[in-house]
Amino acid sequence: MKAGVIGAGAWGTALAQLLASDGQDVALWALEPDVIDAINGVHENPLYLANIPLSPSIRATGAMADLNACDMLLVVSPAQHLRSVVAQAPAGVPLVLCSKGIEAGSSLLMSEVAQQAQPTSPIAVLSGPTFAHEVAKGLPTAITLACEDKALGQRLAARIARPSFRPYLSDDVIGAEIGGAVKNVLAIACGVAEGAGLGLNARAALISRGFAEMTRFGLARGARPETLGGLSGLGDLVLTCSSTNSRNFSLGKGLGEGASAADLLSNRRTVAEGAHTAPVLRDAARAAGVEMPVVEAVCALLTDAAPLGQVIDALLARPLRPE
Ligand SMILES: NC(=O)C1=CN([C@@H]2O[C@H](COP(=O)(O)OP(=O)(O)OC[C@H]3O[C@@H](n4cnc5c(N)ncnc54)[C@H](O)[C@@H]3O)[C@@H](O)[C@H]2O)C=CC1
Ligand SMILES: O=C(CO)COP(=O)(O)O
Repeated sequence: MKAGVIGAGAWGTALAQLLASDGQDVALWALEPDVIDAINGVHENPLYLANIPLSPSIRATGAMADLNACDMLLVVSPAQHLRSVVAQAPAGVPLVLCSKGIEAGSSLLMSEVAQQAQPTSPIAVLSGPTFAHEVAKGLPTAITLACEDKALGQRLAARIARPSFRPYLSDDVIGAEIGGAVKNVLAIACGVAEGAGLGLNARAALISRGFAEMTRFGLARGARPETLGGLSGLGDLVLTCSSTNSRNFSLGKGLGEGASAADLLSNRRTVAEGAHTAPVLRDAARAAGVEMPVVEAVCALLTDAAPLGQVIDALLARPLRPE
């Protein structure tokens, strides 16, 4: 049976390349006709994953019906579009959700959105420290595959694993999703520290205190601590907070250098999920009575609500407290 991938951005294309690396056929649904033409014609995706030669066994399509014969569908659209693409997908096929975010308006995690959009489809989540370019090049990578149905999780892990791509199994779907969603917001904060020249001590403080925020929020939503401390939580937090290869970190770096959020966010083709997740996460945390001061600070910067110096001063002036 063929694997299907929904979404041909950087990550969807890299996952299609990973699945095709043993020669199997992969159907890749793409939104943009020029992406479909480039993948089928010259086996490249210059728009989203430049300079990576793609396997000829990847077949791009703009018709969801071409995924009808697939036994597994990896969903890799931006989080805010997941509901609409999943609603168009074939029903009853296991969905492996690879998007990282929380839906605006509903405050739902991706598994909750997918369940509403395709109630008969079994759901798993694939999330961890995985820059798309590195996976597409076959560099060693480990990732969490979370599925409440353990037998299905094992089947999916076997289907997705490759010699240098190791899924680790979990049944904590909510925990895996919260790690991926929250780390994007914290990566913006670390980018700000880089752009403003605050130093590496500040970055380490943001990662540690950010992880405390992720843990508080995750536990309030029923996540397990070991998931938050694993690949999909701490692992992805460390990766994304450490490199300008991250779109979220780069967005933060621009803010730290003094650019306005409105300018940085206008006209971008690639997605910086943290910018969409931040206000939804802040509101969900406030509603749950969970303190997330770093997330609050990122929200202030994203709306140009306060000057950078003032936001940093407010974080540093918080009352001293036990760790
Ligand atoms: N790039 C990476 O290294 C990784 C990305 N992810 C996650 O994967 C998800 C997708 O990100 P990327 O592949 O990086 O995207 P991207 O930023 O490379 O490309 C943007 C994507 O958005 C799609 N898009 C734009 N408008 C749309 C619409 N109206 N309906 C449906 N799709 C639309 C485009 O077709 C394209 O696939 C995100 O949630 C991201 O957090 C997860 C792990 C790694
Ligand atoms: O999720 C990612 C790596 O695991 C990619 O991060 P960015 O979306 O910030 O580029």
